[in-house]
Amino acid sequence: MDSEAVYKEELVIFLSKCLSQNRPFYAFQLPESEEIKIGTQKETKLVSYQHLFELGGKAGFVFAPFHQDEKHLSWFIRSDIFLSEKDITKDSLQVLDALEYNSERRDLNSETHVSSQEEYFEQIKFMIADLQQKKLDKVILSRIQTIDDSGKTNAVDSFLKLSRVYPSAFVFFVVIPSAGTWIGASPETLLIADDSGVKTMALAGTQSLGDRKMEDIQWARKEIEEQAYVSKYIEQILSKHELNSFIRKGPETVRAANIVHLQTSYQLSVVPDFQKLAALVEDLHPTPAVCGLPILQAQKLIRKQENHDREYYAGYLGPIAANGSLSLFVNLRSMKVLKDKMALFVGGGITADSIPEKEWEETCLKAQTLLNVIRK
Ligand SMILES: C=C(O[C@H]1C=CC=C(C(=O)O)[C@@H]1O)C(=O)O
Repeated sequence: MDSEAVYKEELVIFLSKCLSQNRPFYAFQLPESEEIKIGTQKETKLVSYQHLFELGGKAGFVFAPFHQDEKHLSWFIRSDIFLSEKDITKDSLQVLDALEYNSERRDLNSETHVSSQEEYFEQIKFMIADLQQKKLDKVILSRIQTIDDSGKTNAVDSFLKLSRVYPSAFVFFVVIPSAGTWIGASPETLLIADDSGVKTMALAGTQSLGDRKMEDIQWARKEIEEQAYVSKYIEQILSKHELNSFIRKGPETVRAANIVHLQTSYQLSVVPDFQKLAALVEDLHPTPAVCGLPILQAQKLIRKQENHDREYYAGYLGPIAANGSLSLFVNLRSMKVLKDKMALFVGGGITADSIPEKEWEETCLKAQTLLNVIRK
């Protein structure tokens, strides 16, 4: 067995132990890093936060819902133990064994609303009518697709497979007993900030890559306009925070697994303090890639039309450091592990020109990002 395989084996044991101890923990792989990091708190009681700035000076992992309310709190897992996969040894496993077992019930509630195709078409038609009347420019309609999983899909295995297959995504595995077990491979950066500056992006438009080359991808007017709304919005937010001096790259075609998106990336060389970054995060979330524009009208329409609870799908998550650095991503291409199934959350941007059948297909493609890997 080579040394890498040894580390991997201990990584699997570490993650499996966290899971069996019902311990709040997180594991992630940053885009292009090819290195898994894991963190957990010694005490099992977690703190929730109302506003991100409350976490200034702390190191840990944030997990925020699409819409924060009494049912869905924004959670923070402190990094009392924080390890890179290469540093996990037998000793790390013993440290875990010495910690208390968490008797808090894990949210494995299997009651999720799965939309039928008919229901989804009805919802889209209603949305298109509002979009054509120019009540709003864009709205995201999402749905849940479940796959039966009576022990066939192991959560640890799914996460590790995703981390290997999608090195350019933010691959995550988060267990918070009251919020559930979430696994995903997100293509969307909400905000990354470190000593070198700040990065964010405007992401929209989806097509299957198929066997085409990236340079052969063409975008229709609907997608170009949809992505332009998102860029305009991100620039307005940056300007509101007096972050006007940025390098803009794109819109360009980027790959996310089996699909491609249109993306404009923004890079700033300033390093705002954590309080300012926290305020920026709260303005960026929810992005028009998961909610719509204008935000308030889109939120209202989503509440009216969607029959499921988005919970933490379309929320944000990621590590924050005590020095104020953070790497936050949008909770997309993700699934919640339920008692005997996995609930995959998928959505897409609807505009006045949307064709319901094509939008349905797009959500199926997005579900394939996960299915292609976990079903293997
Ligand atoms: C809402 C999702 O994707 C968003 C991100 C990129 C492209 C999207 C689109 O083309 O509609 C969505 O806005 C999802 O994957 O559930």
